[in-house]
Amino acid sequence: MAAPTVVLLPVWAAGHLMSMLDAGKRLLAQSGGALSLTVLVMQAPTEKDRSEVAAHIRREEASGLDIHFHHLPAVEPPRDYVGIEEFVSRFIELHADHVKTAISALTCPVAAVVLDFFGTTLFDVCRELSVPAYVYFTADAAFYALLLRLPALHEEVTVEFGEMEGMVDVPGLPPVPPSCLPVPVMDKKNPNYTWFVYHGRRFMEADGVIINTVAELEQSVLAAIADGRCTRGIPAPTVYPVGPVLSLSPSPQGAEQPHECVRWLDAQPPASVVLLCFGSVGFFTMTQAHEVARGLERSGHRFLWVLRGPPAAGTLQTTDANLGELLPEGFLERTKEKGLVWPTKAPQKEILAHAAMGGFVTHGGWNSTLESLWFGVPMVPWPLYAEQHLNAFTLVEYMGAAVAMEVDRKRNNFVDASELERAVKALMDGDSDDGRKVREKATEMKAACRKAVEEGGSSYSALGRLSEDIRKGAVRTSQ
Ligand SMILES: COc1cc(-c2[o+]c3cc(O)cc([O-])c3cc2O[C@@H]2O[C@H](CO)[C@H](O)[C@H](O)[C@H]2O)cc(OC)c1O
Ligand SMILES: O=c1ccn([C@@H]2O[C@H](COP(=O)(O)OP(=O)(O)O)[C@@H](O)[C@H]2O)c(=O)[nH]1
Repeated sequence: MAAPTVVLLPVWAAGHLMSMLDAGKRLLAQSGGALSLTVLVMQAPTEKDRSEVAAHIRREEASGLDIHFHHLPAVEPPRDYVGIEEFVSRFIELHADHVKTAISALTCPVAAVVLDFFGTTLFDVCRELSVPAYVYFTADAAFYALLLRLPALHEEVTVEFGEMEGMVDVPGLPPVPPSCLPVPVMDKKNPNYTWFVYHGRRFMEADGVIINTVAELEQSVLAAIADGRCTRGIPAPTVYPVGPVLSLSPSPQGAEQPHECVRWLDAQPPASVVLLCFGSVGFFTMTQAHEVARGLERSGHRFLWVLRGPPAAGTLQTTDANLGELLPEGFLERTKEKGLVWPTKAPQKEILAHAAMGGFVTHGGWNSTLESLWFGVPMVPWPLYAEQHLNAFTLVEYMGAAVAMEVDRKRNNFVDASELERAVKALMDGDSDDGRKVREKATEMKAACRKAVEEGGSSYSALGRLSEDIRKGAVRTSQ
């Protein structure tokens, strides 16, 4: 008989899709052939996303693992949405019937359904089919704790969070300044906020929540969740911290080897270069790019700056930057001995792994953060969107692996040249106390991350518990 299958329903965005697939593959390996994977693929809303998803699937299909991809019929995407959180949540909800039909048609027993954290509307389908439902949380436990706490916070804080007195209580974290809350939490009238409160409430229905974090990095937050302190004393679903889940597979075939950025790094002294890179969505205006250029030049440090241009209409993903338009006159010429500005997507993981890497100015997306910790690179967070302002707080105030930088949220997260210069010097100068502290912390966290995924480590063991719990729940859905 075919092995019971774990059904994954990933969101197409790279930071979500690859993370969930990699977690699924680890689960497969851990089960020693007792489980298989079925991935339900939603047709992504843009052509670019569709072709990226197709390329990922081709690579996975060539791997020979027991993974089956099932393409769901396309749905008409919502048109009247305000932001990505509303769009993704409603887009997934529109797939409910297709998901139900696809799962019902599976001929092998279904051990569990694993939903992206925007997909809690589909708990109803799982319940109708009597299939255990898990959530895969692609960000950290701190953000999960905040979402669990949000339905209660919504009642406790009667004004906008930006106008409240005092700090926000997220159990397990130091008091959180309201200015560090995720973007969708800052406007209670916005449907994106309503969706966050909704998901925060519905997480309580999960059979388990798999989080891409490491127990040793977020001990007190995980303890608070487990004790029901984020959920008014009501026990929250079991959490499985299985991270860091990183896609460390080699570069796709046909990619130039080694990449030009890596060849440039080969010529730099050890731990001398600061990387600046801002995820799939982060880009700068000319005014901001000029400030960054001035700040970097004045810092005197070597830099590798991945600078991206604004997204094409109707998409979120950045475009290649026009350096001639974005950068100040003469900047590239003046800094050619010390810096490289890269206008397209760069191989971030290979760069972070390089011995020349000394620090990382990052938007603080959770995948980038974990990659930086995995390679022991200390950070300066520059949050831009999504939950990144909370990640910045967590990294600086809770984990101590990053130097703080002042980001003006009221001016589209603007950072001026002098502040960037200060932060880069604090991170990179050999005699900086702040730099020494965050370097030590990043080295400690690198060791913790690596130990966690080894046999007997915390994430390895959590994956073992997850595999066992999932196998116990297998049910047959087909007639
Ligand atoms: C969670 O709320 C938001 C998520 C995103 C967002 O958008 C996005 C768009 C793409 O075209 C490709 C992506 O990969 C992508 C990813 C993405 O979410 C990121 O998820 C990561 C893992 O959870 C990580 O934590 C990052 O910080 C997220 O950015 C965008 C957004 O507003 C623009 C959100 O509010
Ligand atoms: O030029 C780039 C920009 C991003 N990334 C990768 O894209 C992912 C970004 O995920 P993250 O969660 O940090 O942010 P998101 O883009 O999802 O907001 C990470 O794996 C990065 O290594 C990359 O390889 N090159």
